[in-house]
Amino acid sequence: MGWLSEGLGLHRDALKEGLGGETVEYLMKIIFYPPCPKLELLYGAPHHTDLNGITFLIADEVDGLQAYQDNKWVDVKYDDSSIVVIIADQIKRMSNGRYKSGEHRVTMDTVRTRLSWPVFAEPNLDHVVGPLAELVIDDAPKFKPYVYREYKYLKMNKLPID
Ligand SMILES: O=C(O)CCC(=O)C(=O)O
Ligand SMILES: [Fe+2]
Repeated sequence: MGWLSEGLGLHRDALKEGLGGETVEYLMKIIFYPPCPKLELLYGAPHHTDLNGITFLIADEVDGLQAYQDNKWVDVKYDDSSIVVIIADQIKRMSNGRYKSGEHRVTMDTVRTRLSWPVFAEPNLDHVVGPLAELVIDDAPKFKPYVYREYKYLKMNKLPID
């Protein structure tokens, strides 16, 4: 997040502070995708952006994660020395849209089980996240600030956000 903050011309801690500093919570999920013989029937995870701040993901060697890039879905290839980093909604909002949140989905495998271990860095539920003050001096804010609890509720229930 330090590099991402510097990429916005801000000090290294700007995005972490915007996300709530030491109150940021790290939620690890362990996701089990059983084999699916009929791939056309379902996705392991339909296309989405993550609602938190930033996601760090480790998965096993069964591919499945795809990122939407240049108007097409691209496989995120397994690499045993890499962690996948996904910019999520709250970084998009804090950056006033200068960073996008990465659209992704998960396809199933017809014969193999897949496991993944994403860690979601997310604001505390009572923390308010919105465009960082330094980024809306010259530019109009593109997003309204939300208490994270409310943002999460709206997104999880597919209700209008902006
Ligand atoms: O299992 C994966 O590779 C990604 C899971 C995911 O996108 C999510 O839980 O938000
Ligand atoms: Fe995701």
